[in-house]
Amino acid sequence: MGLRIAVLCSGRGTNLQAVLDAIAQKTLNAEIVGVFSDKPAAQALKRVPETLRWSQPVRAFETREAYEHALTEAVAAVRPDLVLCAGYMRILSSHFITAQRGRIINVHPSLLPKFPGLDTHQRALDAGETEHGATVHQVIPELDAGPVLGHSRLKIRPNENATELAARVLDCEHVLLIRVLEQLCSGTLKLNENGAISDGHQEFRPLQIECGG
Ligand SMILES: Nc1nc2c(c(=O)[nH]1)N[C@@H](CN(C=O)c1ccc(C(=O)N[C@@H](CCC(=O)O)C(=O)O)cc1)CN2
Ligand SMILES: NCC(=O)N[C@@H]1O[C@H](COP(=O)([O-])[O-])[C@@H](O)[C@H]1O
Repeated sequence: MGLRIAVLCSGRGTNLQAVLDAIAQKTLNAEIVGVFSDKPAAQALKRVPETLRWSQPVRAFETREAYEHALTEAVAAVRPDLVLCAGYMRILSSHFITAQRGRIINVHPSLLPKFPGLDTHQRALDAGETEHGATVHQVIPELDAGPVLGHSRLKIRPNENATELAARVLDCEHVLLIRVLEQLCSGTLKLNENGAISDGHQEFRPLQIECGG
């Protein structure tokens, strides 16, 4: 049945949908084994059958640590080969990352290491960037600082605002994510527990995609 992918989401789930579509089109030899969210109302959850959904609001737990432990147990129970953060808006604890060490990747809406964190598009515009895009990277405890697996780049258009830019970057994310997942499903890209990554070459080179003018 291919690569077992657990997906963590907090919102719309368009990256999740891109993966579901690629699986349906047999572009990816993979299966979604669970969708996990900190937001029970997340639209992303509605994209998969109820049997694959797990969602608990953090406020349902006495502490954030208790939430993180519940999430860790729920994800471990589906035995994923890969954990994909696709619009998951929580900083994962070291407990969770240790439990899934080396198997967690994230889609980030900027060209890391530029603009880690939130509000990336406005920050790129405010900084006068002419180029922007998306990154898929391995997740480590330090926020948005893990090894880069791929970049997808676009040129910022004159007078473009953050909303318009975000929409174009989102399309870039979808393309980049599927390309990286293709590499992982085919085995040309392997994730290593030590954070090291190889793609069969002497020195790993992150995927670089141009995704729009
Ligand atoms: N330990 C890590 N956790 C996560 C990483 C990571 O690299 N290391 N990537 C993120 C995704 N992410 C950006 O791509 C991101 C998610 C959340 C935040 C953040 O500041 N969240 C706030 C609360 C947000 C809210 O109000 O719900 C927080 O957790 O306090 C920044 C960047 C996934 N997690
Ligand atoms: N720092 C995390 C972060 O900002 N993630 C971003 O949230 C959006 C989720 O969209 P989606 O729910 O439609 O996939 C995407 O743009 C993703 O890069």
